[in-house]
Amino acid sequence: MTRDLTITAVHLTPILVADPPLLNTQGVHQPYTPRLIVEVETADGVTGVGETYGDAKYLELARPFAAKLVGRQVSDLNGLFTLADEVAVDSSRVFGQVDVGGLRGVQTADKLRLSVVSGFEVACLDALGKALGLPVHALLGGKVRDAVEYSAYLFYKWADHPEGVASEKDDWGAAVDPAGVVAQARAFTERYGFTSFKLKGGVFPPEEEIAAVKALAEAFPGHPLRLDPNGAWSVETSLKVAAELGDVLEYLEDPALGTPAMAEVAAKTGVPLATNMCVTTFAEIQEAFTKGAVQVVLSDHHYWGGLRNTQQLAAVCRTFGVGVSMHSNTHLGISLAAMTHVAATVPDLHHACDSHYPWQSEDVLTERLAFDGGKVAVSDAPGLGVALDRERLAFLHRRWLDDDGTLRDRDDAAAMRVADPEWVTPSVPRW
Ligand SMILES: O=C([O-])C(=O)C[C@H](O)[C@@H](O)C(=O)[O-]
Ligand SMILES: [Mg+2]
Repeated sequence: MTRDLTITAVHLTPILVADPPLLNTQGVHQPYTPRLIVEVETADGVTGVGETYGDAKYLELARPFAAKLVGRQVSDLNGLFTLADEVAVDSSRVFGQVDVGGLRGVQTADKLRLSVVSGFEVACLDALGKALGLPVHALLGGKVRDAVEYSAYLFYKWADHPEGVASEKDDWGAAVDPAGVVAQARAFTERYGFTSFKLKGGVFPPEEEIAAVKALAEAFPGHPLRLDPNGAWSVETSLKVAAELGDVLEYLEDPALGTPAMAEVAAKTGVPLATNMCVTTFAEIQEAFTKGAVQVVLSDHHYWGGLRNTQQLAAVCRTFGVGVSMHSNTHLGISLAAMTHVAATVPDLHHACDSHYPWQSEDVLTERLAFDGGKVAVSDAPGLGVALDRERLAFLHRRWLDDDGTLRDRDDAAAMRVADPEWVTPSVPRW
């Protein structure tokens, strides 16, 4: 039977999803965070879904991209990059922007464009898989494991968003000291079975975060532990932390900001360094690998440009003897499904991936993905194996429509200023 894989319609739905008051070095998460849900429809009536960052600058690129996609084949995945180049030329206003810093590494125009491509790539793979009756992992060459391991992503956290801020209540409570972090880790193991732990650092002075990791090591002896201050430390502080925690850390994630500083740290410690900040594009690989700055690259399939680019990154890492795993950002089930499919195809995945998903109480799926023993089972259903809940999607889109614009761009520093009007994004290194 021949199929008509021509894309006949593309729908973009920006949404705001509830996010707890998670702390990081820049501030605190807003009560709602923007995401973009992408749907592509084929002439045969098959629909594929994708998800990516939903801030205004991504939307500005996604809209002309979506318009150009109609009439193309859902199987033309390489063509998505050519199309992105065309949109880049048309949207030079947005592409002219380069914003240094931030928790996603340097926000280059290239990375914005690739993050947009990823949402469409995943939607096209989902539609193609459904049309062919094949799971996404099969379209990527086939799974090499049946379940993908994730780590618990621990955050320092307030019990509530600041007073007067409309938000959804969560049941995690506060975690602002070692006892709170250990209690949060226990809740993660009880609810989801995670066996490895990542603590988001850069929030409190390093001694307090060292104490929290030591408390975790005592509570969970032998379990893999990571600490990630998002580049908040000087080289000297990074080395001090590495010396204190060397015995218990699986790796230290982005202790210092940028490849030269990471290389300096790496040269003087045996603790492996991981990054989702200094190697975030193919162009950044050569310098970092040549200087031995990182031992593990954490892909975010969104800003690497999708699932096939993530496989290419894994191949480059393998060539250079550098480990690969995945980090995440606030995301929903479509992205978790996409991460799980691609992670299932990467042969040498030796570190549990990390996911924010347990922090997201809301989703756009009829059925949430489940962690069992800290793992997500790799779906063999056609496409991603997920189904959109249209009512939920409409509800979360309504929230985006009703927002006066303040939450449509994630701004952790602005959210922190609600609690502390004097707050400014700390300069790095902070300690
Ligand atoms: O591993 C990381 O660097 C992240 O997960 C970045 C995120 O933005 C995280 O810091 C957060 O959600 O606050
Ligand atoms: Mg990180």
